[in-house]
Amino acid sequence: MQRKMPYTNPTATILIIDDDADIACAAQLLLRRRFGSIHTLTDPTGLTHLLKSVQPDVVLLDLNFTPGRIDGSEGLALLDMLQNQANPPAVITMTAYADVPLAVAALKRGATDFITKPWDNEHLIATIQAALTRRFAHEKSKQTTFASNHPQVAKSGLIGNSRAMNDLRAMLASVAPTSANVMILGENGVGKELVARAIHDASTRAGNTFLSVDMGALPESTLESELFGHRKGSFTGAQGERAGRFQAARGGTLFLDELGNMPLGAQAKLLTVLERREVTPLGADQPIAIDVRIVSATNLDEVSLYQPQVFRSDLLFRLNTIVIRVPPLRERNEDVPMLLEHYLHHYQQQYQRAARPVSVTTLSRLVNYPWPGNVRELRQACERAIILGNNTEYDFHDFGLPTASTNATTVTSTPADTETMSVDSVRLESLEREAINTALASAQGNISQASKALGISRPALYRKIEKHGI
Ligand SMILES: Nc1ncnc2c1ncn2[C@@H]1O[C@H](COP(=O)(O)OP(=O)(O)OP(=O)(O)O)[C@@H](O)[C@H]1O
Repeated sequence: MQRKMPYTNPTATILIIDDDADIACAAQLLLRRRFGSIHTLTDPTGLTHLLKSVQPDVVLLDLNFTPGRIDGSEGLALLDMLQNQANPPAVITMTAYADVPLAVAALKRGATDFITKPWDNEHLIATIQAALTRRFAHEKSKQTTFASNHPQVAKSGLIGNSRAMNDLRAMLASVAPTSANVMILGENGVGKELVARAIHDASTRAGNTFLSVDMGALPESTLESELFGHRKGSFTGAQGERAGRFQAARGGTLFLDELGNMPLGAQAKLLTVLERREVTPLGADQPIAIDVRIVSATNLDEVSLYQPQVFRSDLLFRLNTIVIRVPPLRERNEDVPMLLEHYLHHYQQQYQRAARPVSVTTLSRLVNYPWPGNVRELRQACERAIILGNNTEYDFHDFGLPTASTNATTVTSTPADTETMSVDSVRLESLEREAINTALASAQGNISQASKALGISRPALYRKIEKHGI
């Protein structure tokens, strides 16, 4: 049975840019009853002219136009042009399944999301809606505070006030109340499980169970019994009847963690369950209907995830109705002071230690440290600093972090560095500004070189330049 399409947005303007008129027309027909106005463009040279009269909220962008060109350079140039607009639209790139690396390159360059052709209608609409939510959240956040609008998500325990974290919260607030399956992507320790719990807590299922399953840790031989349950005597050792995780999470949320480690055979079984929305416990004659929302997570990068030998595309499309990407901490390092403050306070309480200040030099080194283990690494470093540090202020070495990789940024030392302070965002802002100016000056304005020297991504550097008005 076809599921009901949950989203509509009568005020949104969507632009579809694809040289294949059939594809542009198919997308237009699908979207016109759900979004305000839909425009198509089959010749990208007409974009500049079109943008004089049309202000799209979302652009669906093909990446190759000239026959024979497959490097995506034409689409990426259009992406740059769209981003240079005064009020840039969210851009969702459209690629063939085999071109996922290209789509990932576009994400790094500022695209909001991507879809593969041929698309799944429900997925396309949900992707556009998610992009709209994020875009409108930016405008709204200028007028009102987030917490007063979304108390459940504000309570999620997700610390950080960077643009990335605010976007994430806005997306959670809009996605959580729906029943859409969500896939969370991000490196180890970025907070994927925290995000999954926040989705559950802000959903209509919050009163029921949130059950987490580590898919990588379940051996294939016991996976069916663990997930779907078994009847007594259905295999050697099945001494009693056992409900599987799908049944245990009834009415609630099942969090499938480490999805990328799931063996292909197990993926086929999971697909059948999701398609039929029922499980048959081992040894049972009758299937049991299931009512769970699936939230999944993986630390695999998207290029690997889209490899058919790693993950079945049919299962992927069942799970990724909404994709949430949690950026690594090094790309939102303005969150570091707030996280430090939170976890230092947490462990001071736990170990009953007195509060101590963090020196400016230490703080700037911590902010510029690349945090390969993300927030989990920061949390553990805070615990070490509480246990090991015994000076009047926290010193960088107290955090037990490797020193060789901490010098991604050279922050100009000033006499003020010898002062101490509690974690003070105003001072931090000026240190950050100074570091960016220094990096830009030595890279002679070359953004790529400057971002490399600072150890952050190009989009992160652009955001910071915008923030500081540099
Ligand atoms: N934004 C955040 N604010 C506060 N704490 C956070 C945040 N993100 C992560 N953490 C903390 O960092 C630790 C790791 O988070 P979590 O387990 O959710 O990460 P993960 O991405 O699921 O990791 P993995 O991929 O290794 O399973 C947890 O202790 C969590 O509470």
